[in-house]
Amino acid sequence: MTEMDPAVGAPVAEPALAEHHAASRRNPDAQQVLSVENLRMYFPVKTSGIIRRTVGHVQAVDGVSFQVPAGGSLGLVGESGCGKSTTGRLITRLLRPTGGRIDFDGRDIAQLSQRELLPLRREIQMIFQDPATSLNPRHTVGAIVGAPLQIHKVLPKDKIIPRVQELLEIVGLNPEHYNRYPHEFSGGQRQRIGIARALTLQPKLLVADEPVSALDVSIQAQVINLLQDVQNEFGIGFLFIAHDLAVVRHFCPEVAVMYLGKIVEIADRETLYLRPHHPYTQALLSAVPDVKQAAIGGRRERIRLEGDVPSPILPPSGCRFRTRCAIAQEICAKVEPPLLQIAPRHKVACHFAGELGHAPKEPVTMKVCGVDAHGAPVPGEVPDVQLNEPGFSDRWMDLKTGQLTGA
Ligand SMILES: Nc1ncnc2c1ncn2[C@@H]1O[C@H](COP(=O)(O)OP(=O)(O)OP(=O)(O)O)[C@@H](O)[C@H]1O
Repeated sequence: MTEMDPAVGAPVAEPALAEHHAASRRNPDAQQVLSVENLRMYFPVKTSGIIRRTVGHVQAVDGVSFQVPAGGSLGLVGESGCGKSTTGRLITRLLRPTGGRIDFDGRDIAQLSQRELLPLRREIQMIFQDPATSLNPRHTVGAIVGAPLQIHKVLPKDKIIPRVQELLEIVGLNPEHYNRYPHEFSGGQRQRIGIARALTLQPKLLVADEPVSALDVSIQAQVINLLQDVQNEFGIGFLFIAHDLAVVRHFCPEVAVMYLGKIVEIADRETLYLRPHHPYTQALLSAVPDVKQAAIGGRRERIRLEGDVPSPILPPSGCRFRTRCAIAQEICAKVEPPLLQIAPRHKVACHFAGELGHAPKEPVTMKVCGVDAHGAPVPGEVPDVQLNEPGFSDRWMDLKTGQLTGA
């Protein structure tokens, strides 16, 4: 019989993950450890030669807003090149953003200098995709995991190795192996070393950038289970970046979908996986294997996206997804759809937001954008509703009635 995942409300697609660990749930009382508002990163494009003139910008991240609860997790998914890693690097401040706010633990860290960031480096850590390249091959595991303790002078020298051994044990490695080198471990074990290193300074927030993409499917489940244990044990907030919706499903009670530098849909897991309202999310989901569909003899029909992701140097006008969208109309080229809240924990940026096969005939955004069905401006009152802001409001737009409603 197909196993049901109660938190997802649908059969699980990753049985190995559900074996010992229930899907993570949202704690409605949690404060936000991270609140990101209108985050932007434009990389300059320069001419070659001696005088390197800026001739354009790669709009890698363009007005992204979301929140991560303390001790909870948000998934960030999208195709390659949509700006997920850049978002992660901005939050960990490996990059300085072009604009926007990054409120970490109640303080905006977006423009802090390297010096000002030093104490914060302890609290925000990153796990990278490829453990083979993110660990220095010439350093022992003890040196790698213990380095942050030394740099931040957290412990006296003689206490470092015992602490490293403790960390190795937490991540399921033999504590006696602290003298070994990364190449002596398997891929999954190396990712465990990366996790131990990220845990060394007891961070409040971990940005996990495709932490299991380079691993075997069976090992992926083990590493995700370990991350879940670590989260429960230490109350760490996670921004979990992945290109695959199946990977974040178990770990993240809420998921944001990115396309070409923008969030196009963000929702709680049940809504996003069962009733996605953005054509891009619907297309991504159609590629996720679904146990129930397979069991009843069919699979969700695969939606093929036409063409390639456009260049982030010259993104399409209006809605960035419109060049690949099957339901795009005139308004989509003229007016950028705002990220509009349509349910207690559901936002979508689409003029024709609706369940698959039930897109509305008229744009749902006319009132909030102050335009007619063709995207031409209409003078009148624009409703006072949150657009593109982090988190969720207790007022949203009911798509059935077109009216503002609330909890
Ligand atoms: N340092 C940089 N200079 C210029 N452009 C960059 C730089 N870093 C990233 N980009 C561009 O920004 C866009 C977003 O890249 P990013 O790596 O954030 O995407 P991604 O969704 O994480 O993709 P992937 O999964 O392949 O890493 C891409 O078009 C990329 O080429």
